[in-house]
Amino acid sequence: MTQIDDVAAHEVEREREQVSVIGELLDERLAGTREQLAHVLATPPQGAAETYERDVTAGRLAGEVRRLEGAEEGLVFGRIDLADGTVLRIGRLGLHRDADELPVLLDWRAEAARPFYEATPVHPMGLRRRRHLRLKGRTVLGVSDELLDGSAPTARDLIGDGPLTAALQERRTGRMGAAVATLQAEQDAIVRSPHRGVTVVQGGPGTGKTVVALHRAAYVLYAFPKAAERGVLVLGPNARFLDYICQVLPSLGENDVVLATCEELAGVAPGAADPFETARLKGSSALAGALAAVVRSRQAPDTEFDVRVGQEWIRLRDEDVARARTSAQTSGLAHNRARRLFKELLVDDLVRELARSGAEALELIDAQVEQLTGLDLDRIAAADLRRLGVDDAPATGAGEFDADAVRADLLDDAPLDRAVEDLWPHLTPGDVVRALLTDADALDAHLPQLTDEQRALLRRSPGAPWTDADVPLLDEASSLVDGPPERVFGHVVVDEAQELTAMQWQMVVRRCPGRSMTLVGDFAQAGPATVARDWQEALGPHLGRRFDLRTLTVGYRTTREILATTEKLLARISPGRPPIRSIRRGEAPRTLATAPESLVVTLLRELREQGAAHPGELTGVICADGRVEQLAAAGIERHARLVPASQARGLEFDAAVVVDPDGITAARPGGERDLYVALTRATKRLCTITVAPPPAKSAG
Ligand SMILES: Nc1ncnc2c1ncn2[C@@H]1O[C@H](COP(=O)(O)OP(=O)(O)OP(=O)(O)O)[C@@H](O)[C@H]1O
Repeated sequence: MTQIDDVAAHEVEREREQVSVIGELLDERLAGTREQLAHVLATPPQGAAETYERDVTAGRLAGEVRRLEGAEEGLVFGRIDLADGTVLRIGRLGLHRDADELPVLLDWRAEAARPFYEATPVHPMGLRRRRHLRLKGRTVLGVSDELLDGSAPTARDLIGDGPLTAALQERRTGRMGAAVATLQAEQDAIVRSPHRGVTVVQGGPGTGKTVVALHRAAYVLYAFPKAAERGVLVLGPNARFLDYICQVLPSLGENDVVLATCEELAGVAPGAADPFETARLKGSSALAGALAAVVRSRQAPDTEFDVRVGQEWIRLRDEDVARARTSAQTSGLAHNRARRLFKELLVDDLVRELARSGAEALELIDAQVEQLTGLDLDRIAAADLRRLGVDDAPATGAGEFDADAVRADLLDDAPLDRAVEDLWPHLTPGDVVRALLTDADALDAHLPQLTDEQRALLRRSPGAPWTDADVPLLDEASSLVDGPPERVFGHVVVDEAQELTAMQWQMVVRRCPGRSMTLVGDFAQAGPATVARDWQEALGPHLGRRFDLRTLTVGYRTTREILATTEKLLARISPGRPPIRSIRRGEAPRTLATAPESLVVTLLRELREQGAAHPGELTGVICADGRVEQLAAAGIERHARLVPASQARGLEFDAAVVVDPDGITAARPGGERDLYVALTRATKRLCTITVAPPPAKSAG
């Protein structure tokens, strides 16, 4: 061994020692927190307040245990050496021995860790050296250094292959991994942006938008405590995509993030899909106005109110009912809550009416008695009271009208409630959506701006199941009848955000009162329900111009060779868009041609050959949705993941086989964008299988 090797080995050994010290500190913290948790759980609380307090403390400690446990994999991954000799080690979480001393391990999200991600030789940000550590468990497998201050490397600087290259060479597992050790400067600048409002991140396929979005969620939880208190929501396009990203945040030690699709958020499981034209119409914001109008049309549309109270029928004056309606409608309350106010106001009017008619009846009796007998009952009663030594007449003597008691009785009175129900019925979200979409007159009345054809497309039959596009309508209706959702979030991350319709944006905005969001997407990959062409068009109606737009320019997934073959397609679907610069190189994409009847055989042969040549790789077969059943029946899933083109957004494979590109293009409106998505899923190789149309039958 040379002297240089000796120094290098010694350097690695010192890193091992430090990692082991950090590991012991983590163990200590974990044992201490588990002990505290066990103690809290073993102490029986006295009374409700203590039980509540104990549950809160136990929940916090259990969360801390999960966070510490989650930090185990890749606990330490970096180190920076400042020009003044200070050394900071960087990892998944921060660990201190003493609050006054430098941390033993610096949380990657701390401001002091920024140079680890953003320093370059041109802007060294006070660093001499940046070091990446590769760990398996707590074993240091490798060390790789970069010098940033222009100094010449010494024997203690272990200049090697960049860690990004190693990360990108890893096999795909079907689940996205954290990129916390290798976030690139342009990504990191977005992740730790101090902007608390809406940040929009755009970029071509594979530029790390999802990586940025998820690391941003973790950063927000760390750096914006107010937003963290309410939690973070990550909204994805479908369950398949959420499954793909579900491990990233737990591996960053963040377990309190909610991952959901729009359907899960609304709590509705649709049982059907609409034709695209219908879905697009249902996504338009005109529907919000129409649903609000439907609800209003059920709020005391006429002002006749007759109700039987005891033996009597009482009729309220039209203007009293109209006044109650206006007060309830302008109260800011949702329909079902405003109904209670409406009822209370009617009951107040009824009580007044009853008091008035009761007094009139008594006066009538007095007058009749006086006429028949000559006795003045009021004077006699007053004289009696004086004789008894009572100066003031009692407020509610026998026979007097007790307004409060009458009011309470009326509020509980079932016949009265039924009468109110006729005027202002309780509504469910389903009632409202059905009232609009199953009734041609309602569609005419509330969506006059649409054509007859468009209204016909929106019309649903009474017993039809809910569709995907109905979900945001039901959510809108729910906010109209029951008020804002119970669960709101401090920060919302939306992936594949170009997919959201105006009605889905309403759902998102409703759940984020602080308007703190990270939205990532790419309009060149938009699906058929998307009508907006850019962010201003998509977000303007919901968020105005208040968003910070960032663009990612470097591709980390798709090879240059694959991107080159998609250039013409991209120019058609997104004219003028500059192609992204990929840092990956790979094999030239291949195309196979087959007749329809030989498709399955050709595909299976290709998968077997690829499997033999590249064992252990993850292959995705992407085809038009309508072809999935045929390929599944042929057993494709034994060799590869079978993905309908409509659900390929955001996914990634080592190799992709795109089946029948023309079929994908023709399957849905905007099918060329589906094809672009399909062609950009592979990190290594792409094979496209074209299917020749069946020969035209000769006439005669
Ligand atoms: N800094 C990084 N370090 C390591 N891997 C990275 C980095 N940035 C991106 N990647 C990898 O590049 C691939 C593409 O990233 P990602 O899925 O975030 O891209 P995207 O822009 O969301 O793509 P799409 O538009 O297709 O949804 C993933 O495998 C991701 O892990």
